[in-house]
Amino acid sequence: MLNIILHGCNGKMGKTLQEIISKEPDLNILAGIDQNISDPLPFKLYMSPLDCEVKADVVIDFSHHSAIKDLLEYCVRMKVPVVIATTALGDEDLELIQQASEVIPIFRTANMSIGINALSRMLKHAVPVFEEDFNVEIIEKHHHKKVDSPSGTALLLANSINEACTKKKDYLYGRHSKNDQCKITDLGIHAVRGGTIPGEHTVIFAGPDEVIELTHRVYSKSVFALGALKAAKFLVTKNSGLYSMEDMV
Ligand SMILES: NC(=O)c1ccc[n+]([C@@H]2O[C@H](COP(=O)([O-])OP(=O)(O)OC[C@H]3O[C@@H](n4cnc5c(N)ncnc54)[C@H](O)[C@@H]3O)[C@@H](O)[C@H]2O)c1
Ligand SMILES: O=C(O)C1=N[C@H](C(=O)O)CCC1
Repeated sequence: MLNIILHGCNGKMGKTLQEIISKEPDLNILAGIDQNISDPLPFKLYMSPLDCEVKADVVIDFSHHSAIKDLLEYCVRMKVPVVIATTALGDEDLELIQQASEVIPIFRTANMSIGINALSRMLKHAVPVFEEDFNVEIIEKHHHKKVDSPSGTALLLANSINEACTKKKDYLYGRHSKNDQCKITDLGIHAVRGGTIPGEHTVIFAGPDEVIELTHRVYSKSVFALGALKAAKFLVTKNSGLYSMEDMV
């Protein structure tokens, strides 16, 4: 039996995880953490990781970047591995994650799907072919309730491209008020919000008279929830360290 604490249990991803876990006999939600108190839940709810007195086998986090410091403090104090799916983490948050991973196992990715991991690998191979003559742009589309932009995944894909480039790219977040031609070193990142789109990312390589578009589309949030559960099972077998999809897939 894998005992899980859900951080952000009352959010959209937290609820998706609750539904999936309730149907899995070998998974149990020991407690939830959320600053948003909701209807009664079939497990104990804490408003902050700092209040949480129980220890699980693993914590799964889909919450908000502002919560990451307290979450890491709890996980390090309790020596609990943590799967971090929350996006919009700043440099300071990433440094805290790095430090905590010296004590506990941490899995972090901005996208829990297999497809984005595969796309990220494809991009690294594609860059040498396109780098000289093709402009690169990323368009991401998400539901109207998403609070951060651009998506963590768009940045993940941009970083995969940039790592493979000999001449590093400058990220442009939209082109509003930019009255200039597009440079070959520009990498435009554009966010679209609307409806219930669970997640879509398109990478465009646009060259002289030809265009390639690579699109990854998610049709349900359960893709991310199942990926996070897979990561949790993977993580509980590991020693301290920082792990990502590349370690698991
Ligand atoms: N890595 C992935 O594959 C992946 C997939 C989907 C979503 N996400 C990310 O996960 C996060 C959550 O997504 P969501 O759609 O569930 O959002 P949401 O807004 O529906 O849910 C977030 C939940 O976290 C809670 N929360 C916020 N601040 C908190 C705090 N300080 N302490 C405790 N709880 C707090 C909120 O009350 C809310 O219930 C976002 O950053 C999103 O980008 C990542
Ligand atoms: O729904 C969200 O919010 C998502 N966030 C992640 C991101 O920012 O990349 C992954 C896709 C869904």
